[in-house]
Amino acid sequence: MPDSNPTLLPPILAASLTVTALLLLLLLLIYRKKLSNKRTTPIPPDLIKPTTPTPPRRFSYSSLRLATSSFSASNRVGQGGFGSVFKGALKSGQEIAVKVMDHNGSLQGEREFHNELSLASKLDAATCADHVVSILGFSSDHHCRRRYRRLLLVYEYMRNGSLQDALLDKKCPELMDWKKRFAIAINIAKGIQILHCLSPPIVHGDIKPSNILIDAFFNAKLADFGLARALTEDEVGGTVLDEEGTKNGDNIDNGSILEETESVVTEEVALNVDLLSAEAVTLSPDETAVVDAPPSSTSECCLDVVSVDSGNIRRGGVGRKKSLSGRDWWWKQDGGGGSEPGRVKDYVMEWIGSEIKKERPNGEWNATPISVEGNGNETVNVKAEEKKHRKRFEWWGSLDEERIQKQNKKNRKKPREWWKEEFCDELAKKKKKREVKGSCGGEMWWQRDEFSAPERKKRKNSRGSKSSIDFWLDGFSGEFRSGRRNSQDWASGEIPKSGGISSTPSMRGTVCYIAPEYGGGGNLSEKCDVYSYGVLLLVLVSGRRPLQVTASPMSEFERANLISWARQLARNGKLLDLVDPNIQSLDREQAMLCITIALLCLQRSPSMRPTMVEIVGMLSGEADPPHLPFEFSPSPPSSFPFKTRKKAR
Ligand SMILES: Nc1ncnc2c1ncn2[C@@H]1O[C@H](COP(=O)(O)OP(=O)(O)OP(=O)(O)O)[C@@H](O)[C@H]1O
Repeated sequence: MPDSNPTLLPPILAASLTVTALLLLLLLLIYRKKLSNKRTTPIPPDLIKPTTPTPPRRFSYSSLRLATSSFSASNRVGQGGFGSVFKGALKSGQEIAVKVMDHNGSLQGEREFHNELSLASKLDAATCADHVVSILGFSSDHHCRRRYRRLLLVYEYMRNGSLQDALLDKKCPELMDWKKRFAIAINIAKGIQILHCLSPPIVHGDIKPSNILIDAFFNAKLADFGLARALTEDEVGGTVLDEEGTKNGDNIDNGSILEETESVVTEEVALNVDLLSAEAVTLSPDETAVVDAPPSSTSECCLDVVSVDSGNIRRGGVGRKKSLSGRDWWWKQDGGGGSEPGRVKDYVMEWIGSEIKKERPNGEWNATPISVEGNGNETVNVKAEEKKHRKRFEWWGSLDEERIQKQNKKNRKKPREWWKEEFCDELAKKKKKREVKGSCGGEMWWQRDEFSAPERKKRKNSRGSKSSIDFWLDGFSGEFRSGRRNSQDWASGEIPKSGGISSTPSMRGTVCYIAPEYGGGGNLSEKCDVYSYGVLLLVLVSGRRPLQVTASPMSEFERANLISWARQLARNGKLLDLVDPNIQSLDREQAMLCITIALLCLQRSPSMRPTMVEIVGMLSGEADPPHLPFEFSPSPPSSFPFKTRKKAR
């Protein structure tokens, strides 16, 4: 081997050193450039893709306080059922929303907190980030002075707030563009579809506009998983989706209709009063459910029951002055818009009164004798008392409160107690009767869809059996039930939830949006979300709340209940009347598609409702356009001339 030339060694060494130094210099320059870039031009928060660590990151309370400027009022962006939501920014510059759970140690609040967290760790950020608001972290430090923990949830910040705010309250001009609304409808459907296709499927359980948040680019995402639940294997059985997304193992239901002798409303009331009595049991003696006055018919009771579910069962004593009185939530739901609640109320009250009188000409209320404990521990025969004073008690609208008080005092009973108990008894009987009927027919009341054509004809001829009140309240079966306190939504048609009252996890959802079978005590399934999505679609297309009274004319009153109005329009072949008149660049075909899908989702029988996979297919044009459910087909049956939207595959 030749000896290496010693004269070549120094230049080779020098050259390699120079190359190494140059490389190091280059690396240093690149690093510095990156660093300076970071300092001078911060990346817009919207472009920072939130990553969802699993499990979500733990924040200290003090760091979140710092991020939100001590939870300052100017940073408060919303109020939910369990506390306020504040805007904040992390040190990295990322904008966040911090939900401060105002749970005061309540079980329901804690349950929702843990529920959200545990579900967040089940959601894969990669698949869900575009359709579900990401949970970035949480804080659960001990409160320094109290016994409970401070529970805070940290989310990605959604610039345009909730769909409720943007569409119904602020009426964002962007949402007056049909394209945006349709895109939002698809976004939401895809979000729910993703949840339903997880293994195990997750049911959101509270789909409504205030739980849909909108980002800076008007993309809609699902939020608030406080009531969501992963289905167990047994629960999935009913609606397993195969690869095509079609139903598999779903009970075939031809939508047969049982002979109906009682109105849907009567049945709803029965269930809700059962709930009321169940809840009342859990209240301590001085925690009284406020129910305004003795009802003399099921229809009026319905309003009272609503009021109970709407947050008027309060802790800490009686007195209706502080909160909205029993029936008043309903009238205050649409405070804005120049409506005149007083006049509307009078008008509707008068009308309901006349309907009730029509139904029960003698003001008869078939009560059964029952005995109840009075204040003095003696037993009072309510039937006898009621009989004695019946003449004085016309229907509740004309009750003389003073007289009732006097009478109650005389009977040494709790104020306004006797009628309630008698009423509950009456309804319990009705419920029993219904159960027997249900078990014979093999179908629950809530499964009955709209009547078949011959059935409708039969009922048309015997109108007397179903009053216009029934018609008007149609579509709200089981919906007067909820599991949580509500947000500021007195004015939204969404009934406040009774947080802290019920600790039953099965009681969940929001009035008007909850599926009737679930509100009626049935099982939670993906189809509950489908129902709620149907209501939401109607709200999106019409740009109004599901329950809204804005003016006194009868025509307005008929439209107050969005669901029954949509059904009525479908029967008359006038579906497009439902569309928000403020919408610009309306695509009539897409609007018809949305309403048709909504009506399919709103079928009472869960198995008749489409799956979310099918809905996404229809909305995106991948699947054939749907037909209206048979019962809504105007006669002669005609469907909207959809151009075939099915894409060539
Ligand atoms: N990530 C977020 N980004 C921006 N705003 C938000 C965010 N989360 C919530 N908000 C705002 O705070 C409001 C309250 O939200 P929250 O989820 O606490 O209650 P909610 O869903 O309206 O009511 P409830 O708790 O009764 O279901 C929302 O309506 C929205 O305006």
